[in-house]
Amino acid sequence: MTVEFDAVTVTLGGRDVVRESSLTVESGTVVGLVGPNGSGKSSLLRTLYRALKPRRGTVHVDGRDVLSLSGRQAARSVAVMLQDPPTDFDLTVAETVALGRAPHHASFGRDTAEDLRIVDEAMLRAEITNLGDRMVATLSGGQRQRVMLARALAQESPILVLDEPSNHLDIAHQHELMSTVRGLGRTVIAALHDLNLAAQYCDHIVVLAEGRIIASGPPVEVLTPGLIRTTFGVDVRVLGEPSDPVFAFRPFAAHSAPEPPAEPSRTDPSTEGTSRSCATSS
Ligand SMILES: Nc1ncnc2c1ncn2[C@@H]1O[C@H](COP(=O)(O)OP(=O)(O)OP(=O)(O)O)[C@@H](O)[C@H]1O
Repeated sequence: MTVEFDAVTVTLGGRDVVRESSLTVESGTVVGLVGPNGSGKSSLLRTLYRALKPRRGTVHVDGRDVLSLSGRQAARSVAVMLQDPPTDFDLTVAETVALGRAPHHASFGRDTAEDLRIVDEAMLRAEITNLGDRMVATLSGGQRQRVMLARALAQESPILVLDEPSNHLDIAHQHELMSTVRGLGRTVIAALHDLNLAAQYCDHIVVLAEGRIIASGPPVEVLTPGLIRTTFGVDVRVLGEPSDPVFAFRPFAAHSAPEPPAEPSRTDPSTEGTSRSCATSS
């Protein structure tokens, strides 16, 4: 399923937090939205899953305005995994993942054997099979996030929205998650802070700054040291192959560190030792 944001403007608290943003996401591609805090990534994504209504512009899924879909149609088209999974679930892990099947049921419909198979498979993929009977509220942040991934997978919607999905995940599960969603063959739009994950797993990167899309294209073309410096305000060194870059970041402050103290006077016995040890280590 394709997704089309057309000149979307979102206004919150009297301010345009997304401005005239247009983006077409081809079916089956993995798109990473990156940008500094507050640049509008979540707000843009929220227009896709109808948590926000654009003040201007439209969002289409396979040619249909998302605002024209019924709740059930929308949930069958778009599944969402949010950056801070709720903690107030009074449900077990298995029950929570099974909620992903709700859009496929008639009202008050019961889970079929096929639903249960899909739920089991989603839990297996998210590596939470062993947590099935645990109450969600008792889980760690990362475990809860994996439950939300499983629920989104069980929903089997052709479009998957991930809002900072690796927030609470350890490094292995961050890669596991991105590799899992990449392998689904679905259309994925993910807001990501980790530029290395974005470069490694996304087909296409979209950079937002102050509510505007300022760059869009394949990772190697978009995530250049110059763009990273100006957009994120950090220095970056690119390691690895140009076609498979790994970024090492440093704050600008590293270059503007205060000058080292002046060489202490040799006649001052209280500082003589300090001076020597500095000289040795430099
Ligand atoms: N309910 C709200 N009322 C007013 N302003 C809001 C509201 N929600 C978000 N904002 C503002 O909208 C701007 C964009 O926020 P958004 O969450 O979309 O950014 P983001 O790029 O996802 O940020 P982050 O990387 O920190 O998650 C921010 O300046 C934020 O303070």
